[in-house]
Amino acid sequence: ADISTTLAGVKLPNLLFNASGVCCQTEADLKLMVESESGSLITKSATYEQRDGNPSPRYNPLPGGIGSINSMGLPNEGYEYYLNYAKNYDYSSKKPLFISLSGLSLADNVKMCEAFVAADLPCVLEINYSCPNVPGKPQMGYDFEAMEHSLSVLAPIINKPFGIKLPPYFDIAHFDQAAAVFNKFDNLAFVTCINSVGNGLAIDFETEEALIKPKDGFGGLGGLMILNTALANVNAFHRRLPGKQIIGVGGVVSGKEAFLHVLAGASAVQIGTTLKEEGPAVFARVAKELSDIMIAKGYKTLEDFRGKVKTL
Ligand SMILES: CC(C)(C)CCc1c(C(=O)O)[nH]c(=O)[nH]c1=O
Repeated sequence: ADISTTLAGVKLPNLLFNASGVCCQTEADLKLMVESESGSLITKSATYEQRDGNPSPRYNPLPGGIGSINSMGLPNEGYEYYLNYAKNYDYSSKKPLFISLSGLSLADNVKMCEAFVAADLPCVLEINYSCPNVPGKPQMGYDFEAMEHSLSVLAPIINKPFGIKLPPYFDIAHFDQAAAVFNKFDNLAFVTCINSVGNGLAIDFETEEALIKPKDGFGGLGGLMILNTALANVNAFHRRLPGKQIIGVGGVVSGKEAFLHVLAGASAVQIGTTLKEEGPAVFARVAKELSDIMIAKGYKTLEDFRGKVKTL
């Protein structure tokens, strides 16, 4: 079956790629993504300066395949590394390149966006709004006023289709408020839902220890356990953002969850925890599983069922 898609005006040979943060920090990581059966690839969220990130252990899978917890602390090579990668990328290849930016301040995001715009490259920007805000205030994605102000500055600078990575929302009023902000920006072409579910705590029963070192063991949750929250966020914004697209991410362990993300409204699907645990071979597996599901159900393309979840 045809699992290709178009996102922000660029064609992806298939709808699957990595979630920013997984298999994408170094050129060696990104080479694995280019060589994989993914339809695209996105870089680790870049900050203005290089960052080592938090002390390890800072990522851990959870027992029983239910998911993962991480508090990486934005380790990355600094934005110029990814700008250079984007300058050298082979855009004649079938795979479009996405770049994630996560400035620690609006000023940093402005400087990074201006540098990418000046380079005038075909890559697509995804701004990470799970990025920190002023200390003591909630993350940007949960500060609607700050997020609107940030977008009012960045959207005109970027001046072409771009997207934003969002934390999960859990309140209908928040879906409404967030969508009201996003609908103000015509070149905000897509939203990527969801980032990890923030500040979970994983404890080892035997040792009675937290699984990760940073933040007293508090970290973002990913994997199968966040699937239903992810599907809700994908569908909530699919319903509320006419003319915009949704990238679905969260809980994709097989073709079945990728299918559900498209049914909820996703135009592309990213994989995080399962990619971290299984490696880049996951893309060939999930692509085949999704294609087989579509054939079994009589669907030829993603448009045949995108957003067509039935309510009772
Ligand atoms: C959580 C932040 C460090 C503020 C942003 C980077 C990030 C991280 C990270 O680098 O810890 N982990 C996630 O699951 N999602 C993210 O967006």
